[in-house]
Amino acid sequence: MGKNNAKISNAVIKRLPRYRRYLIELKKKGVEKISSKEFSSLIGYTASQIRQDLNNFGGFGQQGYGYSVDGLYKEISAILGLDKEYRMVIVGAGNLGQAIAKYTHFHKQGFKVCAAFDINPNLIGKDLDGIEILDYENIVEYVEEEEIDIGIICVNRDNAQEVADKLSFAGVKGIWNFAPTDIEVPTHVALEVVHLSDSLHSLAYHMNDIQKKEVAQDKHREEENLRD
Ligand SMILES: NC(=O)c1ccc[n+]([C@@H]2O[C@H](COP(=O)([O-])OP(=O)(O)OC[C@H]3O[C@@H](n4cnc5c(N)ncnc54)[C@H](O)[C@@H]3O)[C@@H](O)[C@H]2O)c1
Repeated sequence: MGKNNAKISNAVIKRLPRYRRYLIELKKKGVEKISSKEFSSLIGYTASQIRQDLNNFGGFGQQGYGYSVDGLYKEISAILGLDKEYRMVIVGAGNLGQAIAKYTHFHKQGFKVCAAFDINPNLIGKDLDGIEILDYENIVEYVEEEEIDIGIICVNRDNAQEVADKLSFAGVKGIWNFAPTDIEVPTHVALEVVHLSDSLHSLAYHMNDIQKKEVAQDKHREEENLRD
């Protein structure tokens, strides 16, 4: 595994979960092997892109055989670190924090939410489908004692850096930040940022782009009709 992980581009890392999702579907259908060409028609990347991506990690394919679906699934899972369980806390148990706490799918994927934390006394002590909301005052001790790996930041933007500092100090290895602000973390802590609105803005762009092209096509057709 991972012959050269340090040099793997973020673009490749971002494609791996997609490969893995398709491999899960193939496994469900009982498919045992797949060529890069077949994988390409399924997933939409070119066969050479797939070979290049997977070569980053040492290949896994066999000439004339293709890829073992189960083997590739296990390798990609291991590369992504999905072959173990992660313990997480949510900080900020408002709308978003509660939605994440109640979303059971993460646990099925090995990401267990152990507790949520908040400063609001009206929320502290409440139970979110088996996940307790605890007092933010006690977060450092909890993270240390419960060996928490990941902190999920769901507080308002002004408090996000302070929360990130505390989580890093307490010993988390990764921070998943939902607050709409840039935060800084020490080099030993991994940071992943989620902006749902970026995705929505991208959708708006593509919708308008399609519309503009349709208008241009209509205009072109009208001009041609006038010429005939
Ligand atoms: N990234 C995204 O795509 C996305 C989507 C939705 C919301 N958000 C962001 O997520 C955050 C939460 O949104 P929301 O709608 O759940 O807000 P909310 O006001 O419902 O919840 C925020 C919670 O954080 C708590 N809080 C504030 N400071 C805290 C601290 N220092 N420690 C512990 N708890 C603290 C508050 O008491 C509150 O319960 C906001 O920053 C929002 O902008 C991001």
